[in-house]
Amino acid sequence: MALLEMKDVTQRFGGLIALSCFNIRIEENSLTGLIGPNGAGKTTVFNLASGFYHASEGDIVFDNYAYHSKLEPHEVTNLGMARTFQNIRLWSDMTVLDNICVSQYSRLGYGLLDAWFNTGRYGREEKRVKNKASHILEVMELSDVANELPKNLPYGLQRRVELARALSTDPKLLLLDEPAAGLNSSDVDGLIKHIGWIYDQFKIAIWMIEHQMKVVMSLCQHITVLEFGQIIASGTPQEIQSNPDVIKAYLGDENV
Ligand SMILES: Nc1ncnc2c1ncn2[C@@H]1O[C@H](COP(=O)(O)OP(=O)(O)OP(=O)(O)O)[C@@H](O)[C@H]1O
Repeated sequence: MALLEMKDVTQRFGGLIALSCFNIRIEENSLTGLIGPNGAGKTTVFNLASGFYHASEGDIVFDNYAYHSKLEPHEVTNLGMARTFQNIRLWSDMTVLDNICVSQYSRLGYGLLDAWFNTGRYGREEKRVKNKASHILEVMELSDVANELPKNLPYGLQRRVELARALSTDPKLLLLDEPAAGLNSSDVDGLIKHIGWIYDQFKIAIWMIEHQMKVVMSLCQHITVLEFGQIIASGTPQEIQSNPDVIKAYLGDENV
């Protein structure tokens, strides 16, 4: 049973068909890529999977739960899916540590009364949140900037904080929408390393949209290629790199 399955999913915006009969299975603890030219429908796929859009047609099943177009983004997060966006969306006036802690509050095991009366349960849960945040910051090599405000950090570090924050919701599946966008080449190398660490340490599934082929080809086990809302190829990095349709539509000769 796949962790996420999208079956014959179509998305229309008025007369525009942004996605047509899209099918995919994302397995547990896998690293998958979604690539294609601008406007191909990639972010639409993520918006559908994460509840930001409700599909015009088709089925989406995540962790045995069928959406039937009813779920909102916070409900999908509670099911165990987290995502990052093309544009960084951090709480820039809260410290890095607080960004990570606050994201865990959807999964807290205490209520308002526990907090008011400072119960044992409240203390234990708060400790768990702090310990988990420290572990994530350590894995992401962010411990040194835990008390900084994200807005004061270089862009590459802000991207990394965003990844750390997404991880803090305990996802089974992490969707990364162009994680390398705007990064310089040394930050890209760091990103590849950190995504690899996340995959190894947290044993989760990662599905990424990315234009930088170095990131996709070095990390992903399986890649799907979209063009004009339709899948034109699907396979291993080697198969995708040598697929004539993909080369023509997207990669060009220099990436081969
Ligand atoms: N909310 C919306 N309303 C109307 N059209 C939309 C909406 N969201 C996406 N589209 C259209 O759907 C098509 C696919 O867009 P999408 O953002 O999914 O492409 P993409 O492959 O992610 O592109 P990029 O690589 O540039 O981010 C585009 O033509 C886009 O203009």
